[in-house]
Amino acid sequence: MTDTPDAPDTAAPDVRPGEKLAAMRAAAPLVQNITNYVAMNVMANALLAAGASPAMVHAREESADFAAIASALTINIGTLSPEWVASMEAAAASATAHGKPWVLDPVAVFATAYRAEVGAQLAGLNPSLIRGNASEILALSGAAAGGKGADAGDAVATAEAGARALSARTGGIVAVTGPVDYVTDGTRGYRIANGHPLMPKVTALGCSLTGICGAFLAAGETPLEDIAAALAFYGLAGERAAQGAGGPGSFAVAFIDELAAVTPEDLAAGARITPA
Ligand SMILES: Nc1ncnc2c1ncn2[C@@H]1O[C@H](COP(=O)(O)OP(=O)(O)O)[C@@H](O)[C@H]1O
Ligand SMILES: Cc1ncsc1CCOP(=O)(O)O
Ligand SMILES: [Mg+2]
Repeated sequence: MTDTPDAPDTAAPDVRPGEKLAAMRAAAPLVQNITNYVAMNVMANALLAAGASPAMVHAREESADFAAIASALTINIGTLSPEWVASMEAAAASATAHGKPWVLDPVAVFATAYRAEVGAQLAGLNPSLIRGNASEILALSGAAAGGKGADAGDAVATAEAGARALSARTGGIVAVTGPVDYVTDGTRGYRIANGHPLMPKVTALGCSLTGICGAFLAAGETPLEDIAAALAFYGLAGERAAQGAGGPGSFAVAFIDELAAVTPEDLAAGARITPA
């Protein structure tokens, strides 16, 4: 036994989620987000509450320069336009050139030809992580998807093989979120059983999770385990926020509070991560 936040008798002892949360908070990483209009405020508050430092920076004139000074970059295609796509590509190239992790959130990539084209283009720029719901990961992997706009219509289990294939193709980690999350590096993987059904009832909580994943990658050294820890942390905050919430509105407020309140010790005790 040790007196560190992570007891060695968890189902996935290599992840050590409590230590990873502590490392993220100690680093308080600057995370640049090129995100959608819906998510901007929620995502920034989620990152601040969790202990990171968010900056929403999307102008073509500065996105690459900012990526060079940020500790991580996230790119979200939720409210696309051609000017933003140019900015996204420049920022992704800059992050890669400067050795900074970057995360792609392919919101509703299955919905239109434009989204499919931009999603594939960005996925081809070697994202460190792609984080999406099951329908988004299915579509990006080349399979048929049954989502409805930003909402998933497929089970996480149906997207696991596609996630592994996508990971092999991009060289990065792929995370599929839903009732039980799945994350893979193409070979190894974890399932994370934390979370609450109220989470998909509040807009932009998936987008905000993408930002949290960027923060954990910035502070971490083992990307697959960093993301397993980030997913468990986020889901545990959701479970705790749901206790006493009257519905999606009060849940949303309590969720931000819980992102700040969950301690490394809480996460070590409450993470439900198993190798997959
Ligand atoms: N039915 C559910 N039960 C528990 N947690 C869920 C459920 N659906 C989504 N989540 C959680 O909500 C968060 C956002 O995931 P998701 O809803 O899949 O993203 P998106 O909003 O991009 O579709 C994740 O932490 C995920 O684990
Ligand atoms: C509703 C909506 N429409 C375009 S982007 C967006 C937000 C999607 O957020 P999330 O994927 O986190 O549910
Ligand atoms: Mg989403």
